Amino acid sequence: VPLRIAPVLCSAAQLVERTLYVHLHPGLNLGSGSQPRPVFIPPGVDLSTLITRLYSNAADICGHLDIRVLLTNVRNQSAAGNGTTTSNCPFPSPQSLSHSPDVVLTDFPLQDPTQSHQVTQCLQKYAGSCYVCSPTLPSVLLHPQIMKLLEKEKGLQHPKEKGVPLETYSDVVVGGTFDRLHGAHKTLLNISCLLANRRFIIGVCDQAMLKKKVLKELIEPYSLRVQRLREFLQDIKPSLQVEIVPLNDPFGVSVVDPELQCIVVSEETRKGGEAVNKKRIENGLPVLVLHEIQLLKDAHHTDTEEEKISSSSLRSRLLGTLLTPPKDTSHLPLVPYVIGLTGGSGSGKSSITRQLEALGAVRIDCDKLGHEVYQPGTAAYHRVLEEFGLDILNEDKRINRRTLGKRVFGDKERLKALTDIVWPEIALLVKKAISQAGEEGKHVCVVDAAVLLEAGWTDMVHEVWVTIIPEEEAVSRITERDGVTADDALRRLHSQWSNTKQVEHANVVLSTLWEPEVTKKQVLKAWNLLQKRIQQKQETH
Ligand SMILES: CC(=O)SCCNC(=O)CCNC(=O)[C@H](O)C(C)(C)COP(=O)(O)OP(=O)(O)OC[C@H]1O[C@@H](n2cnc3c(N)ncnc32)[C@H](O)[C@@H]1OP(=O)(O)O
Repeated sequence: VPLRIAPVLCSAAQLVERTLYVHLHPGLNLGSGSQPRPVFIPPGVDLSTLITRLYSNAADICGHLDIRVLLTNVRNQSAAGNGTTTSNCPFPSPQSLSHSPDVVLTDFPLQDPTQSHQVTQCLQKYAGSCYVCSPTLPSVLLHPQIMKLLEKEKGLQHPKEKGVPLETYSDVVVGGTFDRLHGAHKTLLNISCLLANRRFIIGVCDQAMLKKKVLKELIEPYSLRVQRLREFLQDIKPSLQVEIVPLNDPFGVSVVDPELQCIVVSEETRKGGEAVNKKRIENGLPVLVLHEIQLLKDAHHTDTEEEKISSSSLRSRLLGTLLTPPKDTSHLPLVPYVIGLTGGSGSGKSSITRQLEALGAVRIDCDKLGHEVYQPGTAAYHRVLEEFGLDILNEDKRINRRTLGKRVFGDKERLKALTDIVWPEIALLVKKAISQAGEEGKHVCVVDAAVLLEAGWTDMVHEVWVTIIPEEEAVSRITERDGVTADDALRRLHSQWSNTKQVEHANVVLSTLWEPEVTKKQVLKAWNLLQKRIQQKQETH
């Protein structure tokens, strides 16, 4: 079977767009003339290896597919008698899957081509007896090249693990973030389901546990992660009692639940599992069996990413891509296409804008335009003086922005009083700059505006791009760059929307947290994808 996984996945991936359910039935014979029935298969060590290889191969070959290995027909013989189920048929009635199948595929090899009709008929019926699907479900025989592999397999020695039973447990626990459910998560979940006969508890990291995570703003909301887990587990082993609980410290229920027998860990989290057992002993509870699974390698990882398949690598790959489609901007002219670039103080907007400028965009610097509106003699100048008093003036009668900054940052009301005066003036200057760029035949403008979202300027732009860095990093950059204290920097940052809130409104997210080269790559990626979008938009227009 291991040899067959890659070609089967390859040929299946040519037909499947979204979800590929994998139902295992060793020795299924579709060509004997009699209708085969689903049978129970025992949870052996070889099955657990197979599942790991399947997800690992899938990550390399067809990473875009949502693979789910179904385990309804996998049952421990001893569990059969313990009252969980007494039927000898794994499917007393067809199981309903969260994505109803459109086609059933098999790697059953034809002995001769005339068998084809009978085999596909048999397969259709077989699928219908296991899962709820259309009575006219198309059935397809995969890849004839598998025959060659079968020949090769005949010459292979049986692996040592063949037939070795897997120790199973009534109650199993795992913990994790489970952000953007990927192959490594699914391996962990599938193997945990193989090991668990009755109850499966999953601790899912909640806010307190996410603080230190890379690009935590891009982590899916807790409710979505839980919903994805539930759907996956309901598909792969509906008989299990699944309990999903928030994890707000590294231990959660694992150190207090007396019924638990086993915790599933990876090489990386083994130490965490040992710490759980230490706590359990302290709490007078029996220790858990640590079942360690292999970490899947990420064949596509870059130099700056981890070798294992990881959610943080997946998150960093999202940077520069379109996360949410732009909203309707039919009130704006198509050219120039306007990007509103925003992000907290110190998050690197200027360096990103400079790179976009080098790629051909026109830069509209709102901080600079903002300073223009304070010029003596302007309407805004007089209104600001009326509002804040003459003691914000320098000797030369110019407004001292530093002094004004100290008055407004950290005081919501005063800041609002200021921005109510200056934002409309700055907005006029921005609009003027955009139309001037259009007249000059420029295609893309970048409006670099620190508080674009707070000002509600999204109607002025086609897309919102947000740049984020962790708060500690922002504070260190601001104090170094602007010579202000850490408290002043924090006050300024807290006058702006949080990264998370900004990301919620972003079409594209960028981060300048790493080396300049990494940012450069991100910006180039974002720019190239943007060009494609603009082209598509112009074509459909
Ligand atoms: C909608 C927009 O984004 S327009 C551009 C931002 N400008 C405004 O909102 C106008 C109100 N602000 C101001 O006039 C000035 O910032 C002042 C007078 C308060 C301070 O002036 P200066 O000391 O010269 O500081 P400067 O204008 O360079 O801004 C310093 C930081 O404050 C932040 N900042 C500016 N305005 C605001 C604001 N309204 N709310 C929160 N933070 C702000 C900026 O992010 C900037 O940091 P960054 O360059 O790392 O992004």
